[in-house]
Amino acid sequence: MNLFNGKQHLGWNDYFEEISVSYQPLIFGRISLEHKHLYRVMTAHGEVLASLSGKFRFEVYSEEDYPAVGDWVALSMREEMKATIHHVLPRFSKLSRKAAGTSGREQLIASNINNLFIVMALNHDFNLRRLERYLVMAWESGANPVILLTKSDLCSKLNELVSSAESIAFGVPVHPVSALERSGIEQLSTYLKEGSTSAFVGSSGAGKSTLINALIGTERQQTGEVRADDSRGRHTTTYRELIAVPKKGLLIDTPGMRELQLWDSESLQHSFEDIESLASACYFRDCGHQNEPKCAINQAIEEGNLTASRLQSYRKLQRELAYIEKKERKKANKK
Ligand SMILES: Nc1nc2c(ncn2[C@@H]2O[C@H](COP(=O)(O)OP(=O)(O)OP(=O)(O)O)[C@@H](O)[C@H]2O)c(=O)[nH]1
Ligand SMILES: [Zn+2]
Repeated sequence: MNLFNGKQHLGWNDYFEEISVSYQPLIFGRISLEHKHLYRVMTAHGEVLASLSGKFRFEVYSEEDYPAVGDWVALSMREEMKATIHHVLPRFSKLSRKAAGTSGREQLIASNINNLFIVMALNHDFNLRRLERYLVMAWESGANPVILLTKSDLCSKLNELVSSAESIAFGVPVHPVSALERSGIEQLSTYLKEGSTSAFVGSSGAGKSTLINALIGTERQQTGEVRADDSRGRHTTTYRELIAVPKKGLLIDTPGMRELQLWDSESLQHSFEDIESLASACYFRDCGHQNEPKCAINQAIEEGNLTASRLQSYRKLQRELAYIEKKERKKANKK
C-alpha cells in the first residue's frame, strides 16, 4: 500500500484545506523528523529532505516559529527530492514543555496532534503526581488526552491502581494494557484511525516504543531493557519521529521526558551501542558490513544476536546524519 497516496493519510483535514488557499502555488508536506533545522517531510509524492528558505530564517522571531515534528509546511521543490520550506501552517494543537535550565523557554515537542497518550507503567513508574503534570501538559496542548497504564502483566492490584488513576483523571479515559501479553491493545482502535495523529508521552522505560511496536506489528522503534535495580529506562528513544501506519494514522514517539535529548551523532552512537561495539570486531577497520569477509555484524545477524531491521534503521539514521553534517560543514566553509 502506498502511504503517500493522499494528504488525508498524513493528517490533512478541513482545517488545513481552508487555510491552505493563501499559500498557493506552494505544495504541502508534514514534518516527520527534525535535526538542526533540517527536516524530513512527508508529501503526497513521497519523502523529501527540506531546509528553511532564507526569508524564513530571517523572519524567525522565536524557537516556536521553527517547524516542529507534526507541522504542516508550505514547500517548493528543488532538485531530486530536496525542498525549501517557506511557511509553517498555523497549528491546531501543540505539545510543549519548558526547556531544561532556568530560561523557562518553551520547547515545542510536536504539533497537530489529535490524541495524546499519556503512558505510565503499572510498576514503580506509577505516580499520580506525575500523571497530574502530564494531564496539565495535555490540556495545554489542545489534544485529547488518553491515559495508558502499561505493563498490566506485572501488576497484582490492577483494579486499585486503575481506580486511583481515574480519581484524578476527571473523565479522561484510562486503559490498562500489556504489550507483552497483547491485552487491552484493541481498545486503542477507537482512537487510531486513518489520518489521525497520536503522540505518546511518558517516562523513559514506561513502554511507549514497545506499545508502538505492538501496534505496528514490527520492530520499528528500538526498545531498551530496563535496568533491573530500579526499573528505570535507559532512554532508548532519542529523537521524535512521526511515522505513518496503515489504518492507524500517524504516530509520534517522544523521548522519555526526563531526558529529552536532541538527536546528534553522540546519541546515535549511544542508542546503537550494540552495533558500534560489534563493528569494532570486524576484520576490516573500514568494514561496510556488506559482503566483506569476517564481518562481525553480519555474523551477529546470522547468529540471531542482531536483527537486520535494527541495522537498517541504524544505517538510515547514519546516512541522514552524514548528509546533515556534510551540509553543515559546507555552510561553515562559506562563512
Ligand atoms: N512486562 C512488560 N514489560 C514491558 C511491557 N512493555 C514494555 N516493557 C518493557 O519495558 C522496557 C522499556 O520499554 P520501552 O518501550 O523501551 O520504553 P519507552 O517508554 O519507549 O522508553 P524511552 O524510549 O526511553 O522513552 C523494555 O524492556 C520492554 O520490554 C509490558 O507490557 N510488559
Ligand atoms: Zn562488518
